[in-house]
Amino acid sequence: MNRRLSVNNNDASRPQGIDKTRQAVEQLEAEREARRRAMQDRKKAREVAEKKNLAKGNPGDVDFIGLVHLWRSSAPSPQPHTLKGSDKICICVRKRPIGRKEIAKKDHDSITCCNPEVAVHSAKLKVDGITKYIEHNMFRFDHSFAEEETTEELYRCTTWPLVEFCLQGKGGRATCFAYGQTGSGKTYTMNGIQGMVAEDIFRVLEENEERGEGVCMSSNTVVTVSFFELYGGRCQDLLNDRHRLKILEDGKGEVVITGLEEYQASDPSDFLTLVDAGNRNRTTHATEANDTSSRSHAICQILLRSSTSGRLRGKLSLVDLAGSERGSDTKSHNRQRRTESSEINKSLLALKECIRALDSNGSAGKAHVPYRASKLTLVLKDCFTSALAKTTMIATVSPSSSSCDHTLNTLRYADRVKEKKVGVVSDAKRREMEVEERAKRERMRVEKREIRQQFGQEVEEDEYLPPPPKPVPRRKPSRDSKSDHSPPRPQSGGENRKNSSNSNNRAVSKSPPRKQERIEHKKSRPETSSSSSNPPPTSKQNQQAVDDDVALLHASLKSSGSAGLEDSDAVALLHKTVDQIFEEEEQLLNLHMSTIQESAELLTEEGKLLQEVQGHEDYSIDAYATALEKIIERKTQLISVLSEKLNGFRGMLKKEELLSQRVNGNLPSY
Ligand SMILES: Nc1ncnc2c1ncn2[C@@H]1O[C@H](COP(=O)(O)OP(=O)(O)OP(=O)(O)O)[C@@H](O)[C@H]1O
Repeated sequence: MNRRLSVNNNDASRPQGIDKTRQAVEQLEAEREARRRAMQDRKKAREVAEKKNLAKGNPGDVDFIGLVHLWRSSAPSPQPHTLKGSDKICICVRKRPIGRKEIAKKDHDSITCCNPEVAVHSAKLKVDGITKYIEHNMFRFDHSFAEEETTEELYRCTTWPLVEFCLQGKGGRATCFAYGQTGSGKTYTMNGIQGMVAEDIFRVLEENEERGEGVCMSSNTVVTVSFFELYGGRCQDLLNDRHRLKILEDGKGEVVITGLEEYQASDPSDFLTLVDAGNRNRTTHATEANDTSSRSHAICQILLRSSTSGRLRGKLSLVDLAGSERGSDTKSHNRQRRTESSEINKSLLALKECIRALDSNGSAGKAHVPYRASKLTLVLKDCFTSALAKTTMIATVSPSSSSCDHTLNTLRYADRVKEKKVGVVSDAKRREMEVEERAKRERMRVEKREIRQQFGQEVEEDEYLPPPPKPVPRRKPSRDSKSDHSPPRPQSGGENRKNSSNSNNRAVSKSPPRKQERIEHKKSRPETSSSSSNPPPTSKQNQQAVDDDVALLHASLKSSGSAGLEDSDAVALLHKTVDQIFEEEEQLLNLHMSTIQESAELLTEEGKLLQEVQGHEDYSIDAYATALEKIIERKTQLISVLSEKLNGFRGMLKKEELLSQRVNGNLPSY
């Protein structure tokens, strides 16, 4: 009975259970339907948004654009720009409007400027590979200028205070830099600024004249302009047919650019004619990022001088820096573009350190200004070391989403320029840094030794002692450098005969084996470094040193893959090599030129000799043979010196190639 009852009970509960299940299924279906409808609504909304974006000329990814809009809807509103006249350094950011090319590439605007802040919205995908999200990076500067703000607004807040400072007539040195990725708007901004500077300088001088005040800054002040560029280690006058200039430091430590022309401008139109001519003469090339990328640092100097004494009363330097590039952008570049980029990046690093040191001076004592670290900082030495110096840096950024990484690099660079004060490192931190540095040197020493031993090269103990800090060598005047590298001329008289017989001996005897040369070179190395009276290394020794370096580099890359050299060491070595290439290139060109000139002279001599022989019946065949022998000997000497130099140069190019591959993480396969 009981059993039956329980069966009945079960029977009674069955329809109830079915109902519940049915309800649950219906609920699920309703939810699925709601989701489907929501998805359709979202799809429709997405299509509508996409159409709207397209109508606004914005074909980029609709989801990312939506996420950026969402962020902007709750972003802080931009603050009005306020002048910070007393600051030694002003750092600001300018965002340019999105370009047609970027729109065609379906890029979207990924930068928001809400003065003084800037946000970079980097588009990302989650690990599932489909969920989109945005990473927002915020920066704060003295000013940030959105795309709709004009160059005039930017000028009023950033460059006008510099103009005013120079016009005080106290010898102030002011510098305005435009820094940023190629194609981000540096030249556009700088050109606008140049026009406004021209107007303002002459207007203020005229007003002072009318008011009869500011005796020193009125009609007795002349405005002169010089304009030069630094391109691939060369300094060229943009107002004088790109004439090559020498950068020298005189006995008082003043940097002098020899041969640089200064032109007087008597009104804004004169001034702009000069500046336009300079801008037209700049070195440009097509890069991956910009069809007409300025590959040089252009420095336009406006000097305010006393018309009577010529004394400098103020100097404003407007510097349009070459476009910054990352290592990965230079992967497909040829050697020239690569060495250019390396030189540019080196000078930008040096510039950052110099401005940082300028910022720290006055507050934390005198910080060391490493202005000798690049030609750019060397020519601007007084802008960093003068007690009356002011600097503005305008970091220009492109708004496109594909440039986000570049933009982050630019903003981080600008951020670090005015970061913590240099020189306020605690003692403990300094000690820690010293220990680290010592350990790093020791590691390199051991690694070098192991590699040399592995490749059967001799090891000299003192070679591995940490090198003493070297003073940066000063550039010699051109005459010196030319004479240094001209092939030695045979001397006259008995001396000459003696020399030539020596060289004859050398010519007949077999050249010593390579290994022997190497040992000789090594032995001579400590002597040359320890005694200043010893002759400098010959070009053969230099070449051997380069060959050794290349072999070492090969071995280092081969033995330990990418870990062979530390990143920072490889970059430092690359920068050093590029510097050497520029120096060597100039020496090679000079040597080639002098070889051609001397060869031409020898050819004339040879012609004369032949004429003499052919014109006289009673000529001395002995005299003819001796003279001809001398000419041939000299020709051989010229060619051998030139080809030695060329080989050394080639070795250096090879070294650069290997280092570039190493730095760009593009190791050669062995
Ligand atoms: N603020 C701006 N408003 C409108 N157009 C701009 C602005 N800034 C730059 N552009 C345009 O963007 C393009 C690239 O600018 P520009 O040549 O000044 O870049 P750059 O940073 O000097 O490049 P590079 O370093 O390669 O020489 C130009 O066509 C320029 O007219």
